[in-house]
Amino acid sequence: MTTSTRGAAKTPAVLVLEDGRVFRGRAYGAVGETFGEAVFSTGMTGYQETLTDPSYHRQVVVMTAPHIGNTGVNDEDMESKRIWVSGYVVRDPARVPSSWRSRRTLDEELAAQGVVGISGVDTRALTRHLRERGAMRVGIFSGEAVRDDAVLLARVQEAPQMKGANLSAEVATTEPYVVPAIGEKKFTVAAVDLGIKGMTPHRMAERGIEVHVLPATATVEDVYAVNPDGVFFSNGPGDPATADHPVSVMQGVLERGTPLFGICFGNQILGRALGFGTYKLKYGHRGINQPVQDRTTGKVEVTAHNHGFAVDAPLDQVSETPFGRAEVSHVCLNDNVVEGLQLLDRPAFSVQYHPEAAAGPHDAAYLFDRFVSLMEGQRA
Ligand SMILES: NC(=O)CC[C@H](N)C(=O)O
Repeated sequence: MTTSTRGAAKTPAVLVLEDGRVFRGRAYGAVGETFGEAVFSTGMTGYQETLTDPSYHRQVVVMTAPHIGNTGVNDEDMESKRIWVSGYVVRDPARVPSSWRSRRTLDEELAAQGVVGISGVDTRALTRHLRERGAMRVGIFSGEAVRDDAVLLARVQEAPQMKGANLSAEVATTEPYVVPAIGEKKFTVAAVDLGIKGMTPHRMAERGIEVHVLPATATVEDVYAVNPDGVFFSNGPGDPATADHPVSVMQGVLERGTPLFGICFGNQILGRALGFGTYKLKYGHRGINQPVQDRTTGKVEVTAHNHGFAVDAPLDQVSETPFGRAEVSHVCLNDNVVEGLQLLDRPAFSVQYHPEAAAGPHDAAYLFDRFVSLMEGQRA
């Protein structure tokens, strides 16, 4: 529910966590109420890409960077057609955006898209709370939605959990579409959209790949109908434990031995397709400064992350799976979480983070080249 945004800067707002902790602030964006899973992102830039990343569906994002909105909103950096976060929490929003690309303020954009936010919150204290207690449900209430804290708390405790949520179908395309290769076309890739970010097909197109983006409901037959040289499984929201359909489609692709690449949710699906479990991290990895080691080269890369779940696979041994030997190819140096998987007997690999780097460092761009090499290898 949202109402007018006029005078929002002075409108009181309150953020209520499911464990009863309350933060008071002012309305930011739309005025009304919203619920979701409270998570924090440590990215100092790239708020526009964060807001429009479909993987954030049903999450209330807390920004640790204190100044948000400084460069306004442009028409180029969107990762999808709309903002997906269910709520937005900032400390000190920019009053006047400054960028030659800016078309409107972030406050206006949030309001226009009906996204309820809150500003004036001590986001460092909130982040420390989430880090100690773990990601949890939250509500933001502003204007007339502000009521007695106990009443609001009861509503937050009724909101749906992220664990067990099956959300890809709510964000993915319902119709297939094609992203043409830039320059000479060298390969065709079928990309299963579980909540894909726009930069991902673009990074493939830059490498001469024609990308056929397919709905999350695509079958193995739909995938092979485009006669692909490779198959890609995208990022996406929700709990990978619910993604039974994409897991079975991926198993069909692994059986045929077509080159396969997965990002984020796609990595969790590869984990499940191989027989590994997935689990919920205490508070997840979100931001653009996460150190990851590529164990195949020993190199460390600084990478963009947005994940709340992870694959449970043994770090220091090769595993026997129904599709041959598999190993953990990448690991997060902060906490040893599995950040990548690769098969040793088939052309398939995936990473838990975001080599498309929108926003973020480009250290991991080589992974798209690895996918191209797998497709070249299959042709040779
Ligand atoms: N960006 C993603 O693909 C996220 C995957 C999954 N929803 C998670 O939170 O871990």
